[in-house]
Amino acid sequence: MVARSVYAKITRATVDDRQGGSEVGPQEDVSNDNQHQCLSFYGFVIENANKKGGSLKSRIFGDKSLKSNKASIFALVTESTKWSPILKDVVEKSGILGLEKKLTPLLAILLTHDLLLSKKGVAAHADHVLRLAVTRHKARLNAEFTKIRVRRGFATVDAFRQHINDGHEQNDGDDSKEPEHPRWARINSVKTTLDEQLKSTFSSYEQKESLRDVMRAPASAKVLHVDENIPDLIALPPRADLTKNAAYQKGQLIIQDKASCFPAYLLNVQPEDGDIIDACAAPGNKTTHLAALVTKAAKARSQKPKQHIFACERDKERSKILQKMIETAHAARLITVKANQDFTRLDPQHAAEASTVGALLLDPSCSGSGIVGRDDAIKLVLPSTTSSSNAANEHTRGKKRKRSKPGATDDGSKSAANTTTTTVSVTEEEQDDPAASAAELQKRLAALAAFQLKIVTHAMAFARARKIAYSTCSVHAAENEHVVLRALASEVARRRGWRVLRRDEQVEGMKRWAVRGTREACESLVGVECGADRGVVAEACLRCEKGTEEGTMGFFVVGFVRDGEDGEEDEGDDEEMEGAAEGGVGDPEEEEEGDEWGGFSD
Ligand SMILES: C[S@@+](CC[C@H](N)C(=O)[O-])C[C@H]1O[C@@H](n2cnc3c(N)ncnc32)[C@H](O)[C@@H]1O
Repeated sequence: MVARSVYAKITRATVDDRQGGSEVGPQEDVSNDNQHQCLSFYGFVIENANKKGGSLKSRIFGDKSLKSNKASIFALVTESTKWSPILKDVVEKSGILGLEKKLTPLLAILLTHDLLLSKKGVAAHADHVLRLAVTRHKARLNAEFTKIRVRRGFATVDAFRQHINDGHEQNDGDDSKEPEHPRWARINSVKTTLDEQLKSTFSSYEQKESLRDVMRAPASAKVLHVDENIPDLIALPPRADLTKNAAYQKGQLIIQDKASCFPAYLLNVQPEDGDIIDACAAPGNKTTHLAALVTKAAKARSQKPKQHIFACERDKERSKILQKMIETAHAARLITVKANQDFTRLDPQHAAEASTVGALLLDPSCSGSGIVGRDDAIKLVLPSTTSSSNAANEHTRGKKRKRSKPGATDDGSKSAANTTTTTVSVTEEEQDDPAASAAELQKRLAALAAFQLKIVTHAMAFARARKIAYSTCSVHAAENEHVVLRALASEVARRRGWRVLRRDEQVEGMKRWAVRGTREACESLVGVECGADRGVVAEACLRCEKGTEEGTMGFFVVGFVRDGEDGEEDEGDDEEMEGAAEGGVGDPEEEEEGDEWGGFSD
């Protein structure tokens, strides 16, 4: 029933788009056929027909009505979009949009992709109306595709495929443009070591001194860079596909942005710190990083890890993802998932964990304004419906053209980007809405900041806590430096002696990181008496900027420490915290998936 309505939606859109015509397609076929649902769903999710927010991945994986294998659908959609700059030309030159009224530009791209490039062919019954709409033009489409391939200088389809997989078309083929985001992979020290991986998985890779060389390399290049700030982290070329890599599949490698590795490393947990709470844990990148750090340190002492990690996650579905990631990372022995657990409802004085936890990692929901368009973000290029259908003429004219260098376009330019193109960007995460007014943004940031402050002050109330790492993937001072200053000014911080972890006290890689909190941000918050030198606070904070040669997303992290006595809490604290929890300063992004999850990656 749902499949039928989804199909109806896209089919109706197909017709309405073109000429407001009547319903087409044998719906009874579709409701019985997952493949048809899959076919129709391509369009449904990419065009976001249901106007649901969130990334393409979250829309596909979050759609409960979808019966087909979601991973395959996601793979099919991304595969088609990689080819779309080429297929746009094929479709336009073949003229099929002028001949087949049931095809939209989007469907034409998806179906042509399957017809020409997918091993399994078009995912629909042999007599399905949409399948027929492309298969009857197979010879023409094939001929146009071959012409483009040969003109571009690719001797075989495989060579062309390699070029596409290297991401040249998605980068508009212009290598002089801004470098793309590298693929960061963390070596999971619960299972393996950097050395082992360099000698096995990456034995045929060339180690580059400069990250820059890796960031500009094609996806298939066997080059890597060992990071100088975060231990056991390597950078691979943008778009490098690790999903088929055996080490990745075995949980020995975890795809995680460099910036996202800062909090667990900055926390620098020592055996005497006792247990650890990850307060906002799903999908679990930082939780599993904590487990890796604890394991590595224990191995260095020739001991088994003694510390335990408690991973709180308020959301039910995300708790399941967290559990799965922990198992994949072989860290279940070290981590207890507190599923559906609102961290602010965990009693900081009397919960079972309160007596053993000395360190907390806080990575609450935020605006996500630092998130970069992923290298696997989808840029779908659609053909024009008004493009000439002179392809047939051109086809029969059989004009001979010179072969050109691999990667060149039909007109000899370097890419296909100079065409009249409709580009649909489908980013992996929700980010600040550029259309939102300044007032709307301020309101949203104020709500987020109140929630984040509540998380920090709640952590500061934990009986034996001595270390906290607080982070966001936001670029806004309101969620970053301002939360830090307000937290320092809070009653609990003052009473218990919390202060920032100064730069000179930080672990080596973090001390060396050059980009610190902004002084202006620290000085711009007036009327808050934090009892600390704001210059020192700014210097204690670490920021990562997106789109730079450092290859990170936008990120913020700070450490808090305290040196006072344990266990001097009075009952008043509990009441204060309870009051805060009930006062409605909840996570304003409750429905949002604005974090770094992308499968078992950052
Ligand atoms: C930014 S994400 C965390 C990403 C995670 N640290 C990682 O690196 O993989 C924030 C998470 O916190 C959860 N969350 C929000 N408020 C919470 C609360 N009060 N208690 C526990 N979890 C919460 C959200 O559901 C979301 O999964």
